[in-house]
Amino acid sequence: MMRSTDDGETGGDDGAEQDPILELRGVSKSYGDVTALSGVDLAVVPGTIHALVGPNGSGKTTLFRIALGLTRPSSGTVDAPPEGIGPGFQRANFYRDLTVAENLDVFAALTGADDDAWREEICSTLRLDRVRDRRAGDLSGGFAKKLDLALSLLNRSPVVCLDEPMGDLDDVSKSKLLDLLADYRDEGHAVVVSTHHLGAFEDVIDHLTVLHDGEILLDETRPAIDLGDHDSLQELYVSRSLAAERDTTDGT
Ligand SMILES: Nc1ncnc2c1ncn2[C@@H]1O[C@H](COP(=O)(O)OP(=O)(O)OP(=O)(O)O)[C@@H](O)[C@H]1O
Repeated sequence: MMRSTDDGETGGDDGAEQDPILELRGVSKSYGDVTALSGVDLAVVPGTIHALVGPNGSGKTTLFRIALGLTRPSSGTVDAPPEGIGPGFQRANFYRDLTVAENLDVFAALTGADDDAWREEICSTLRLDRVRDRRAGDLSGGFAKKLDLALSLLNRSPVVCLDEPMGDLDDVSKSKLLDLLADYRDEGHAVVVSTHHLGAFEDVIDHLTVLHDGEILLDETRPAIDLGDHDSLQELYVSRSLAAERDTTDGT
């Protein structure tokens, strides 16, 4: 297990510039009069944990859905790996009438996931083995989230996009999940997390993208991120977002 260190060093590769595994260029999306995204460029590099944050309604879910191919952008392009992206949904997504084990079997068959040792590791890390025969629709909120996470990681996609992965997880599970994601990153995969709990990911983040009103407000890689007077990425994000909000209000 290796998490980022305080100075931003990661356990990934030697830091050499790599080609993105997932890239959005000039992506915009409108729903009628509502502009959800406007000219967004995003490059996700292998071997990184890439955090995507922004206030409610800033466009995070729309961006995820476009990256996953679930929503068509109004304009712009998406380059995603041919193997696909491991999708982790804000609200857990699986077959409610199947058991946990059956869901894992079905998703493994659908995605060609055949690494039983990895499956065991995910299930024991997330303590899913204790509910393996439970109907998925009867799971508690936290275990439902864990099953969704397990399914998104199961086939070891080169990039996983996890929408609010900490949702409903207890503190022990959060810590274990962070270690699992850091290991996944250190093996060379890319992990994109959209979250309202940036502080929980502070130690493992390699790249921070902040959205505001559908536009990129900040997009930087550690260790180059300039915290200025702030003690944490969380503080930097809140301060930048508040400033952007003031600018928007003053301008109207
Ligand atoms: N299907 C839709 N139809 C109409 N408007 C939509 C649709 N999906 C999203 N929007 C609008 O697009 C904007 C961005 O929404 P989105 O869900 O992407 O934001 P978000 O950053 O994920 O928000 P939250 O943090 O609250 O989950 C919002 O104004 C939202 O109301």
